[in-house]
Amino acid sequence: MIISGVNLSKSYKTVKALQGVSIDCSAGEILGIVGANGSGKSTLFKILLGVMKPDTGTVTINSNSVKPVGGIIEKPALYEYLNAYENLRVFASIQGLSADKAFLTKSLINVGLPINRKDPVKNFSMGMKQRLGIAIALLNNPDCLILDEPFSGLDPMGIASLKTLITTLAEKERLAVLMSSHILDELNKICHRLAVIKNGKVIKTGTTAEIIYQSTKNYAIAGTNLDESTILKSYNASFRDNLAIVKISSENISELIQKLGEENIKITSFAPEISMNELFEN
Ligand SMILES: Nc1ncnc2c1ncn2[C@@H]1O[C@H](COP(=O)(O)OP(=O)(O)OP(=O)(O)O)[C@@H](O)[C@H]1O
Repeated sequence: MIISGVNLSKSYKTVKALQGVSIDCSAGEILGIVGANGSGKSTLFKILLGVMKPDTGTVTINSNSVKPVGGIIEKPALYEYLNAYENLRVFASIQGLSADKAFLTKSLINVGLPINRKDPVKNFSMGMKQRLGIAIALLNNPDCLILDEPFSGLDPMGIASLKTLITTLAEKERLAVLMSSHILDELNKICHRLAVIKNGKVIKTGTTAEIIYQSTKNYAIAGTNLDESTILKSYNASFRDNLAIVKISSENISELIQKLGEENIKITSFAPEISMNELFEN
């Protein structure tokens, strides 16, 4: 285990932002924290990063690094009028790191930033700013990386390429990664485990597959001639945007796919439709 928080609570005057939250993350693992706005994600991350003290509870970090945890809370704090290289150099100096040009250039390359951009970061896209924020967070080789809503403001391509970077950091660098979003879909492909947080409490934890299973009632099927299927009619399927929507328990999925095959229906995808009500239901 790289990082664990046990029984963390925090109030801002009358607002109970966190109430007895326990969480942990291992090397190479990506833990997703999913919660609505105001559920306590940023407060939890500030405490894990050590920039805020909890009212109760403890954080334990197993790391010999001079900076055990690096991260971005809310959005990357950058010097907008400096370029990427200069930002990295300033933050390295703030963090007491004597970093030469080769090191800083490599840090930019590692997060997929172009090294020939000399213009201020105020011109950068949100995705590029996130990458630079990650490069800064990774200075001094932390063992844990915390990313608060890293996909907010990114387009689908930006989300996909940032996901690849985060996965690589967990797999290759063996970082313990904690990341948050209020959109489960942004977390479900890359997180090994999920914790669902509501009103400052973790209401569900499990593997991503378990949480998705618990939060799914309907499946969306794409394929050929779906509206001609007798078996889909017997499941009371509804149709939307060329998809058939069926309510089915997961154990019956393979049987349905087999029967659709017998009807010569070619299925191109069979995907869970996650219900927000189910997800945030205690
Ligand atoms: N400095 C503060 N003073 C007073 N209340 C605060 C402060 N920071 C956060 N809160 C409140 O604490 C609760 C949790 O906020 P927090 O920012 O941790 O949630 P969040 O899940 O990160 O939300 P978001 O997704 O909107 O960023 C909210 O009710 C919020 O209004």
